[in-house]
Amino acid sequence: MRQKIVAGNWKMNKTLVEAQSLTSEIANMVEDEAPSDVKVVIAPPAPFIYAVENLIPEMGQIVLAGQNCHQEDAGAFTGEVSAPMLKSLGAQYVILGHSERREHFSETDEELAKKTDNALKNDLKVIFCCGEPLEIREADTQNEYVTKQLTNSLFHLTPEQFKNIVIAYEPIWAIGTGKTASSQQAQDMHKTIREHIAAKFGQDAANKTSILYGGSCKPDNAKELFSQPDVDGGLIGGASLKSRDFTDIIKSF
Ligand SMILES: O=C(CO)COP(=O)(O)O
Repeated sequence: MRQKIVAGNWKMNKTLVEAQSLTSEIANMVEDEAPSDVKVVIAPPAPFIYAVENLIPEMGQIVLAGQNCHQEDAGAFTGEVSAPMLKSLGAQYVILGHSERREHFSETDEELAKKTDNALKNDLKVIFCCGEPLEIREADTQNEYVTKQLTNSLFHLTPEQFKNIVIAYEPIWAIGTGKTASSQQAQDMHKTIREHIAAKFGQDAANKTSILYGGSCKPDNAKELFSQPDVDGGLIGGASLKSRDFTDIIKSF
């Protein structure tokens, strides 16, 4: 069985006090309401990870993630956050390759391959994002586009390393737009991604890889998305900033 995961990407939102309240609310609701077989990942802004870490139960269902890390362990990189730093704050995961990082910070597939190596070396699991812009979807070349992102950034890994990768498919045209992919569009792409992984790492590895959907995932569409055979959960943006909505999404399994 694949691990079901619902991850909240808070992006650049919240102040410290707001982040603490949201974490406490989520922790309480998850404890009371969430199915116990769903792993809940919270990715607050890096400055808040340490402060929210002691608000979640130890060894519990909720774990923390960074939203990005640098490809080097340390050095003269003003403003950057390293994988060892995230690890020391209590993070178990890091999100890499989000389309906002690719677009606004010009992150390339090659750079993301290095970031992935560094995150894994530092014992962080990677939620690796992929997804196509609207013009690629309109040209119906999304499968080639997304599989190339994965090949370029992840296919140098060993099968052992690949066990620590979670894929998040986030079509760019669905992020923050209110326009979600249909459950069929999500399923089709997730199946393509799984077949692509199987071709490189084998069917067993592909069967064990969690593939999350992201892009305007909300309480009212999560159930249908999560019921697709190759959709193993969600990477949630806007709706993860509201404890009720985020918990309702977790309960959609
Ligand atoms: O980018 C996302 C998660 O990483 C999705 O964002 P929204 O859920 O706000 O569309």
